[in-house]
Amino acid sequence: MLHLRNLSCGYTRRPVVSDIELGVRAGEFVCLLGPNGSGKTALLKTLAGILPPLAGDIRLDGAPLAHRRARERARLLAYVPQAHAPVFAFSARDVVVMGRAAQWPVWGGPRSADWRAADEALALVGLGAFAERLYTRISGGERQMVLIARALAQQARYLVLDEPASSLDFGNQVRVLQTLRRLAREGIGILMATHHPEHALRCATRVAIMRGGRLAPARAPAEALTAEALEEVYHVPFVVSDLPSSGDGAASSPIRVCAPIIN
Ligand SMILES: Nc1ncnc2c1ncn2[C@@H]1O[C@H](COP(=O)(O)OP(=O)(O)OP(=O)(O)O)[C@@H](O)[C@H]1O
Repeated sequence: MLHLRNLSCGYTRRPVVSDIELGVRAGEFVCLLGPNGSGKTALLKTLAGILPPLAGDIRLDGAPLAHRRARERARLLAYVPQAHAPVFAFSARDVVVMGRAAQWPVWGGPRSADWRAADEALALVGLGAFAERLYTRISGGERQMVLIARALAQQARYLVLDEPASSLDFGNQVRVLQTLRRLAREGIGILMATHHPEHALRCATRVAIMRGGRLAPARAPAEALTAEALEEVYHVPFVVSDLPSSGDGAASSPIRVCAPIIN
């Protein structure tokens, strides 16, 4: 379990979000929603070890994350950043294999098992043909897919993703969400920030909403994502409705959809 207790996060010594209480269990898919600037990235960067916690603690399977060595942390938790400015002209495959750095020998580079994992991860996000393309010469959406592949190659037990679908076309959004859902079913714990309530309705086991410097307790998607709640968060009118399921059989449940009302 990834357990955040009384956690405060921020970029300076002043917290942008305080007193966070959240648990993400193995196999859970928790979506984090909130308006621009509410502190979602600050929280995820704190989990990734990029920002220090300003108060409280982060525990993984009962032990404080801060007490674990970098290599051990990398085996436990992988992070997909929101945006990544490329610096060096590595190939996509090189970038993905770097996700395996915690598995390399201390004094060595990637071994054949690491390259195999990198190739599998690239194939999983449909980027097999991009392996040798330079990371500096692919589109923003393709780079985002490479970063997702890098995190998948890491084969960590928890995945923390910052708006992974923000630059992706509709098909890739769905493919990435399907992959994440499958990973959650296989026992990976997922915490994903998103600006798409629709994605949270489709994928999340629980939804937590951040705003005003606080994180509301995570709840079931249908409870957290009502029209009233969405209107309160985004200050625009929403409609939330149930469509009959397209699946067969009496057991198939309706599909809940939500959309902003644009006049
Ligand atoms: N590098 C920084 N230094 C200082 N303050 C920052 C920095 N980056 C962001 N902030 C501020 O911290 C607050 C939280 O920003 P953060 O990026 O964590 O929010 P967010 O919920 O992820 O936003 P978005 O949905 O726009 O990505 C905002 O007020 C923002 O202006």
